[in-house]
Amino acid sequence: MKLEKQAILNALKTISVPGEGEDMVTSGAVTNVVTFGDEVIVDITIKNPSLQAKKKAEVEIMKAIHAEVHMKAQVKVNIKVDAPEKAPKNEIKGKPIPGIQNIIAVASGKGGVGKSTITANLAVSLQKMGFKVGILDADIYGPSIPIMFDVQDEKPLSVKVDGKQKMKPVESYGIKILSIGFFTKPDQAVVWRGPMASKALNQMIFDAAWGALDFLLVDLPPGTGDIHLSIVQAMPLTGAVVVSTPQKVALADAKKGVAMFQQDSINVPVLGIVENMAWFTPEELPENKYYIFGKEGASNLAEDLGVRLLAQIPLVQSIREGGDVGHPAALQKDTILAEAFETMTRNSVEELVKRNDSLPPTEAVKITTMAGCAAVKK
Ligand SMILES: Nc1ncnc2c1ncn2[C@@H]1O[C@H](COP(=O)(O)OP(=O)(O)OP(=O)(O)O)[C@@H](O)[C@H]1O
Repeated sequence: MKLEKQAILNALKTISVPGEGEDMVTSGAVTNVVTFGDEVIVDITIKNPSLQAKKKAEVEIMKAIHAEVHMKAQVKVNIKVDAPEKAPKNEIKGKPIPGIQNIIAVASGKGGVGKSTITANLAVSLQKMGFKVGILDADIYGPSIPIMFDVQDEKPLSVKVDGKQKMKPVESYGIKILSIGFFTKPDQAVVWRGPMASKALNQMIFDAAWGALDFLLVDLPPGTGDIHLSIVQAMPLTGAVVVSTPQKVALADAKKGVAMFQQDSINVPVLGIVENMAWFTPEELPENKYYIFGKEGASNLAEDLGVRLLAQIPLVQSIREGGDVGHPAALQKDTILAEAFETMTRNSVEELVKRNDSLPPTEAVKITTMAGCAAVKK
């Protein structure tokens, strides 16, 4: 019996390397075929280094030659592995959290600029777009997320997951919520120190039954002190959104906020700045804009710092009312406000996608779905 090289190649054209699509001759995986009497030697290079993949490739080749060329052919397969180079290590600090794809901090240099309001409405818009969302309210000075979602009287239950006792986040409008406020009495002044706050927050992240989340938003305490550094360093943050109002005193602090994330020991990408209370608009006269805190201060700051202005959100009575009664304004349907929050959210996701593309993908930085996010063409 004399085996023909072309007959062997034709047989190998009927199969592909497991997991590699094209047939193994066209794809270039087969690098050499030598025949000698009833013997044939096939050299092949595959990308998957696992033993199982090697074995499977070998068996497939033998089967194809026996079926298509000769039942009694003596087949020898030499397999070389050419695995793609390992991606460089991700810069994200801390352990990735199983099931949580992106953790975004919402920060402000100064108190009262609307950081929690922006967090709440960002969460609602993301949820409306089809993402699975959680909020971790880390504002140790004044946790307001429970009020903004009307769950201030609830307490997280304890559940067993894989034999371990875990905290079950409270749910409102489909958003999972844990707040430092659930563990302190409203009238009790708690003085947190950095390590204490980090420990409590770590428990709320790692010992909680969050389940699968596309986004976990972290509402940080206002400011840029030591305690913020401890909190920020304790979490594997994907990115940060900085909120500011347009007036000079707020902008100076927002600048410090951006700088905090950009310093070497933190190194968390800033997705952009949200200008809150950009102008005042009476709801019945939406065309009227009164620049009571100055005009475009945060837009100019964003430009100076080379970060994106994610949105300008007006000062509108119903935003405050929505916050007070636990019904975030972004829940409104087809209003200018809901639209403004949607734009803010789309821009934030767009920046996040860019950021995830420019850093090696890890479980901590991957997005699982772009459902509903029309602006993001991915
Ligand atoms: N765009 C807006 N229009 C109207 N009211 C707003 C707007 N943004 C925030 N507010 C209101 O301003 C108040 C402070 O907002 P919020 O609690 O979100 O600020 P914060 O920056 O999180 O404050 P803190 O310093 O306590 O963390 C709230 O009553 C909120 O409803």
